[in-house]
Amino acid sequence: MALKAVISKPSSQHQSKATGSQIAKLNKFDPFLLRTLPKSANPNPSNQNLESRKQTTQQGDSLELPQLDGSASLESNGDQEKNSSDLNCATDSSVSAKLSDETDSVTKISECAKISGQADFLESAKSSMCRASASSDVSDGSTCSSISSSLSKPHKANDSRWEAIQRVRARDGMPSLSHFRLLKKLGCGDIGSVYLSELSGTRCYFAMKVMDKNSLAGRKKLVRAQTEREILQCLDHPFLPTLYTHFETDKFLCLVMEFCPGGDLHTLRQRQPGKHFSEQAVKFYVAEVLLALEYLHMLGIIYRDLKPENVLVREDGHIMLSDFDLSLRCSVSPTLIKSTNSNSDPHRKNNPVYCVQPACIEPSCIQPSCIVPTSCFSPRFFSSKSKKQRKPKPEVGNQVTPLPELIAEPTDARSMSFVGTHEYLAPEIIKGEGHGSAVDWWTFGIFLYELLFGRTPFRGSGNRVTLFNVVGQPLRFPEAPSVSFAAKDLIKGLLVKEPQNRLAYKRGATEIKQHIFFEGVNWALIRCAGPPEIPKPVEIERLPLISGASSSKNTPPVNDQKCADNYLEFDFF
Ligand SMILES: Nc1ncnc2c1ncn2[C@@H]1O[C@H](COP(=O)(O)OP(=O)(O)OP(=O)(O)O)[C@@H](O)[C@H]1O
Repeated sequence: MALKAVISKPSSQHQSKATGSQIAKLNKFDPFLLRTLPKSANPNPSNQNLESRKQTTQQGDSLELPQLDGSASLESNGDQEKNSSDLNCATDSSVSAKLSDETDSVTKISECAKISGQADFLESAKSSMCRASASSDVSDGSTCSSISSSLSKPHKANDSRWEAIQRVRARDGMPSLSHFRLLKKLGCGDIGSVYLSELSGTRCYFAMKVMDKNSLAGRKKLVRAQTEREILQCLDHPFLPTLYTHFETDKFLCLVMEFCPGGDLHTLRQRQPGKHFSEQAVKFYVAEVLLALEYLHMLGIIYRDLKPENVLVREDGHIMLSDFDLSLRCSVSPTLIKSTNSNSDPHRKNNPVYCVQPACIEPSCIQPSCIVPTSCFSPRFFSSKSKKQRKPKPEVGNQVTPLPELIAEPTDARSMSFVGTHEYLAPEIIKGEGHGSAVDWWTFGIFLYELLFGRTPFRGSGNRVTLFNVVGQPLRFPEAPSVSFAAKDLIKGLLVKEPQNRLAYKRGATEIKQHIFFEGVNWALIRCAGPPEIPKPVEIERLPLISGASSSKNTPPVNDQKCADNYLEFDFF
């Protein structure tokens, strides 16, 4: 079957991306890979600069605004989207006919099929100096999940931004571009540009991802944009983005999300001494990412693009996993399993005061006093028990009935897509063998390694070498910085080349959470643990606003050299 892959061709400044020619060359050199790697028809390899990386917030960039087209109509139904500064916009009836939040996911899929557009690229955006994700836009062989797309987000009940959006919704119907002031370009990626935006007159700030429909259609990326929106719509988790609203004009698809002023973990890592985080900080960040991945897997979503660039830092220093356009949806049956032998797993720690035990859910931990550095990030005990009572007897470990475990791993998912970022690609993706949820645990291992050591383990002098290394080179650890045995042991468990033998292959995040590296982590209350670093507040009023930010006459986004890329297409098989 000829599968069409769309692979970006980086400019000379750009960081690694998978090109068809690189993979074709790999095929020629390795008889084993020849059987499995995708074939490329493209003869045009690119120079890669492995040192350069994504710059997230490009302060001082010249900023361009999407056109606020007063006569814009929604192509899906032809309804007029009014342009007015007094916040008049679509009527309630048209809203419900458009992308109503009350519709189910099936309806949304069909709505997205209506999106049309075939013109030139206005923006082929991938950040410059970016370690970019590559993807093949092929249909995955896995079953599509029945994600519930309810937009009632119980965790947002007291969120002023959520309330502000709901007020607009109640007053004007579906929020539109005219309700927002785009203040600053925060970054751009493969399918869109992200702007810091204010819901006009509210001082409520958001990150608005603006995607050009014609550009998406021309590059066959409408499905990716649709996937991202559908996934965002069903998320309600402290470490995942809140989609406050979404809308479209005749030209643009817009997603309105929480703004993360702390930048991304890649940028933050560069600022650390030695360009790597302390082990304690790493434990915090990867623990939060693990919970986010666990939640995604529970919903039948395989993330597939974990890398520090996609882990953003919120206002409060906690993380937000972003960017779902490469994610795969599949079926999953979360199951509660009562284990009979909690000590059968060699990676599992054997500690009677481990934090998944009820004793760790200390009531005082939900008090405000909890919000101090690491207060919820160390072993916790019943405060009512004396030290003597807490002291474990030698045989206690074997007598305690293990708690039931929730297994939410979409183990049956299979995809043939070539997606990800070179240094983070799992061997089974490179070999084209078909992959499932275990790719997220591989990338989790690479992510952990990079945060601890300041570099990824298989990076070569170019992308081709990197791919070879991922498949064939054994895992090695540098001598410096010094990293604990527990961290290395976890990485070893995750970076097993055969997915079937990889940690978490069967039981997902549950297995990883029980690893000794996470000893002392109070999983239920990480969200109230003190983060390693809290970003400085952004003085929005002082930001150099982009021209036209306060008016309704904005200019459309055009090719931004810092984000622009060329895209190559090749056949996989
Ligand atoms: N919520 C946010 N808050 C702050 N900045 C953000 C936010 N979301 C995205 N950004 C910035 O915008 C950039 C592009 O966003 P994003 O990665 O979602 O775009 P994309 O087109 O999906 O990219 P990719 O090529 O990785 O798929 C990010 O690298 C980040 O710098």
